[in-house]
Amino acid sequence: MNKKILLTGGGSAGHVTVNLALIPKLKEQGWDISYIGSHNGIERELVSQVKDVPYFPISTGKLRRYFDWNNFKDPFKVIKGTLQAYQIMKKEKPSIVFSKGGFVSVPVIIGAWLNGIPTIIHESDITPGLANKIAMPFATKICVTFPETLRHVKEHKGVYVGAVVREELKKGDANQGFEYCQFQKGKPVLLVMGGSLGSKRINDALRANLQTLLSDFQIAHICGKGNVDAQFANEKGYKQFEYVHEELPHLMAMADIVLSRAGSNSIFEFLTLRKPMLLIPLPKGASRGDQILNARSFQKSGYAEVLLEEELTNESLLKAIYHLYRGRQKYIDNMNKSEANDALNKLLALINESSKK
Ligand SMILES: CC(=O)N[C@H]1[C@@H](OP(=O)(O)OP(=O)(O)OC[C@H]2O[C@@H](n3ccc(=O)[nH]c3=O)[C@H](O)[C@@H]2O)O[C@H](CO)[C@@H](O)[C@@H]1O
Repeated sequence: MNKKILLTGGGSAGHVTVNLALIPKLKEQGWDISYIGSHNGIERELVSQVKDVPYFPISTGKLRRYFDWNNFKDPFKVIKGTLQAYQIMKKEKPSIVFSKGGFVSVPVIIGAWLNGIPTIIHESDITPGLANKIAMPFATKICVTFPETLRHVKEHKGVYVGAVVREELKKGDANQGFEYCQFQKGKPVLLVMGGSLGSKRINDALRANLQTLLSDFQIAHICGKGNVDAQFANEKGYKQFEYVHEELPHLMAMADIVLSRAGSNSIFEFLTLRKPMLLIPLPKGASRGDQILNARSFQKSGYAEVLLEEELTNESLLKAIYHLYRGRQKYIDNMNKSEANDALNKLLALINESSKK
């Protein structure tokens, strides 16, 4: 009989793509895989495209750091979700649960703990997210992307594995990117990615500079669900996408430089592909400030330039993009010196070691 693993994680793609990287490798090793996510989160859409991974939706509540009337209702949804997750796992009997975080993962980790099933959590950011913080006492092992995160984790649980990058992203073909976007070869390409959900601030500042930028660059712009602006639909050299699935490796391969939020998965993907980055991290009020730490760490290593949102104006954006492009080789040289990391195989080894025999 095959070994069984249950995956969880969701809310934004950053809490799903590591699972997507693991799935083909787990299949190769003969694991049966199932997934617990929310009813309407992006994880459902992304996992539905993967063959042979049954998806079990559960009730979830959002864990907010601010006042909202839903804060009174959501704990009940989390309790309901925990009972559902508990029942699913009692029936499915996985030998291990792997969680990529996000609020849907909390009931799953607690449900696994109640069933006596070992669990591994993966934290992408320098400081742990709220969901992972709540789940950590119930987890068997906690894997981290940045070595400095081990400080926030109980010593016997913490394991440094590094960033897990999907294999298919390394197989992009620039020619297919040019074709997909109908761009011409020979003119530099700027890829803009405002995180998996898009960023209105980045979209607006970019579009305000569009005419100037288009004289020097072609721009592939991932702007987030509902954020494509029809006004620019016929602009030559400018292509907008709400979200990109299997074409993303080709768009990344085609890009000379990147303008992006500083979500951990995205920036490690750009590092792997040696793409000079201008990072505009999600500011503190809108998050716990984790992206600022991610971005500063990449800036310190010489892989990226950082423009804080407080400093973002139409002029500062333009200046920073040209500065990045002119100095692009310097960032590539620094990225070439970065240590290769086999996070995916380390994670697989840990899953095999920690699972119930
Ligand atoms: C608003 C929010 O909560 N942001 C968090 C979220 O970001 P977010 O969900 O944006 O996460 P990341 O930038 O880490 O990862 C996004 C993932 O989506 C993929 N992708 C993106 C766009 C697209 O069109 N196609 C596609 O496949 C990227 O390749 C990447 O693998 O999780 C990150 C990892 O915990 C955190 O660092 C961020 O602070």
